[in-house]
Amino acid sequence: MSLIDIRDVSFSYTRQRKTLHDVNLTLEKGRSLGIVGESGSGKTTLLRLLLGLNIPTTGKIRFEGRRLDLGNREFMRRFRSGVQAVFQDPYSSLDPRQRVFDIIAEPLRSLGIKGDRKTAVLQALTAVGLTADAAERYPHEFSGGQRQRIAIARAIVSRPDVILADEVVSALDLSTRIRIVELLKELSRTTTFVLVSHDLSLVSSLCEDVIILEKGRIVESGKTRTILANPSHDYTRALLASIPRMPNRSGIAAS
Ligand SMILES: Nc1ncnc2c1ncn2[C@@H]1O[C@H](COP(=O)(O)OP(=O)(O)OP(=O)(O)O)[C@@H](O)[C@H]1O
Repeated sequence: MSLIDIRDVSFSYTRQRKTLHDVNLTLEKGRSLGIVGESGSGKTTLLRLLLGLNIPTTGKIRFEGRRLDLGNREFMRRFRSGVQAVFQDPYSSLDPRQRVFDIIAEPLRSLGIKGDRKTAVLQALTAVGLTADAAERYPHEFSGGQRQRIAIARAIVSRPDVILADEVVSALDLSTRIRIVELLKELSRTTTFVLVSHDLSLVSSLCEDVIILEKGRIVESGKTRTILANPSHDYTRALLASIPRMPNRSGIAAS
């Protein structure tokens, strides 16, 4: 069974204009999916639908075979424990008044997950490459890359099946960005990612599958390797041509 299934989904913010047109996609466990497209193509909107933050105007979204039903508490609890998110800006996504421990433990609290929270938080910190003493500090004491690690720790602490990641490295400098991509790659061995990005090179290093969005429509979809090797749509060719060259990874300082 697929983790998430989207059938014939359209979405409009206003009556005048459709933002997403007849989107179909399937997320399989263990096959991370990239959502690529230029600014304004509808990537974040699609992610918001996947998170249940917006409701499709038409069409259906299913999680583990069951229709996304915001009114069903038992289903939504399972959905929220199965799907977590990381956003672009590590400065605004962490509550400055909370200690890192409380930030990372928040999903455990809100989902009512019982057990040893301290151990779970420390394991999450270790998994993202931070030391235990980080738990007692506040977000302002950390760099942008470290803050993104904290946001990722919060997303993995409840051991979700899926992490939705929206432009998670685009606010970071290049060396930090490469470190975080390495971390995401490692985590993608055990967690399925939906990675929104305007950057095909990032998606190609992390995602088995990709969809290309143009003006709210999927214009190409399939295995990332196949699509990059043989793009069939002009828009994909243009995106590919615009990929910046990645620098050599050696000699990059830790973030
Ligand atoms: N709350 C909103 N109300 C009305 N229109 C919106 C709203 N949010 C987004 N839009 C419009 O929907 C379209 C898709 O926006 P969306 O943010 O999903 O694109 P995107 O591909 O994520 O862009 P970017 O890469 O710049 O973040 C855009 O035309 C945008 O102006």
